[in-house]
Amino acid sequence: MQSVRRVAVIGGNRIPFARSNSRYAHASNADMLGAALDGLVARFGLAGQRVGEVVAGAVLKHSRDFNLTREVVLGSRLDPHTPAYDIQQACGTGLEAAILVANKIALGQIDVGLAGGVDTTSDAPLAINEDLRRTLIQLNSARTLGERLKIAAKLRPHQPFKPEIPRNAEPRTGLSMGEHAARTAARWGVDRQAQDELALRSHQRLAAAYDRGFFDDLMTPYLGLTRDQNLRADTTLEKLGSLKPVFGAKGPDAEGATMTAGNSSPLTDGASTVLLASEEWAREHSLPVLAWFSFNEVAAVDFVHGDEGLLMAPAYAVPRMLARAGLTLQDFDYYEIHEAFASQVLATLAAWESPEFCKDRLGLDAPLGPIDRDKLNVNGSSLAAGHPFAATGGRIVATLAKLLAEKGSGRGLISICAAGGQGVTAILER
Ligand SMILES: CC(=O)CC(=O)SCCNC(=O)CCNC(=O)[C@H](O)C(C)(C)COP(=O)(O)OP(=O)(O)OC[C@H]1O[C@@H](n2cnc3c(N)ncnc32)[C@H](O)[C@@H]1OP(=O)(O)O
Repeated sequence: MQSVRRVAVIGGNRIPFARSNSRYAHASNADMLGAALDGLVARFGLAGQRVGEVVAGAVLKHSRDFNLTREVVLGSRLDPHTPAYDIQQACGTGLEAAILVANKIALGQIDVGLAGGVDTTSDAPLAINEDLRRTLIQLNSARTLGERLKIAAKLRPHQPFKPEIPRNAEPRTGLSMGEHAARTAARWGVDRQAQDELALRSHQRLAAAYDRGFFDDLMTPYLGLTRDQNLRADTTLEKLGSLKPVFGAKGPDAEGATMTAGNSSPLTDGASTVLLASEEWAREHSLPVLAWFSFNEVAAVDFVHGDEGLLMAPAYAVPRMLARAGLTLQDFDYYEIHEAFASQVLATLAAWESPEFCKDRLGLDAPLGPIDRDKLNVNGSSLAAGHPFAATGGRIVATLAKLLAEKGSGRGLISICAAGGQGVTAILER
């Protein structure tokens, strides 16, 4: 029987997040993850050390990157004997990477590990149309000039050479994340004012956290940025209220469209990492523990054949996790609910307050009930910081762990919705 050990969050490091096609336009995933990792290695004196495992990933990855995380480790100051691999769980990637590392530490398979994530929509991989791609592959493997000419003859001038630009859309529905979220917002009657207020709070709180130096030991400046570029400390409800709806604004959803560039997370470039370890490893290395990684849970919803919203899976994962942990939704000092869209946060909270949803969908006798909104995303979240998909989990784990360390005790809930109808959730404690 393997032992289950406590898993410590020792710290985190990320680079400031940049708006897409802006400051990091020429940086690759490897560059950015490398910068975040290098900062973590330097901060915790890991240079030359063989770490148990490094797990990270990117939602958008070039085929040339193969095992991106291993490449980044080989380019870092970690001992090259450190194993490393990529995972991909859409926007849940960063948190799922931390869960994988935490589980291995808990089981005693490794003593210390790094988790992370990176994404860039500025350097997204392009595909070419299927016929052309296959013809070019055949051409590349042709052995004789005759074979090459025969295959090349298949290349017709009218064959479309236009690249296929990756869309932020669900393959099975063709709808973008925003369009899906707009349907969920309409289903839950989430109004524009509430979304804009949530967005405003996100900016105000992130700005306040920067001003009090909260991120000083969680961040390494990169390419001239010292703060998240999307942060608008001076935004107002009036400015937010003046923005035109961008999702659900056409077709049958046109009426009552509420989602704007201000209350949707922006397309973003960035990377984050966290350091997890066993209690013994932390003690041996004289490193203080910020918080303990305790429960985690994933869920998936059938948004294709069923009528559930694409990004509603956390609404199912969290109650399952609470049941295992013997906790109620109110037993938390902090709630970190990823702000993919303001409407998505509000729809999830509405579902937990709904007697019908909790009875019919979750099989509960009573609703989970409301949370204290003052405890929600207290240092801002993705609306203000931005959302480089796979990097969001690491940002949230490090932020929550430090919040708990500052408080000295308590419990925090992490909830991240992901494309593909999935949700990744976890609890940190101190
Ligand atoms: C993927 C998963 O697994 C799960 C998930 O997380 S789902 C979420 C995934 N992420 C997304 O889907 C990204 C969604 N976001 C987008 O596609 C784009 O950001 C968007 C279409 C919403 C907006 O794009 P855009 O039009 O290029 O934005 P941008 O130019 O920055 O802003 C438009 C205007 O709003 C203004 N604005 C934006 N935010 C503002 C704010 N907080 N305050 C005031 N003004 C603001 C800008 O200044 C700009 O004004 P001007 O036109 O006068 O310059």
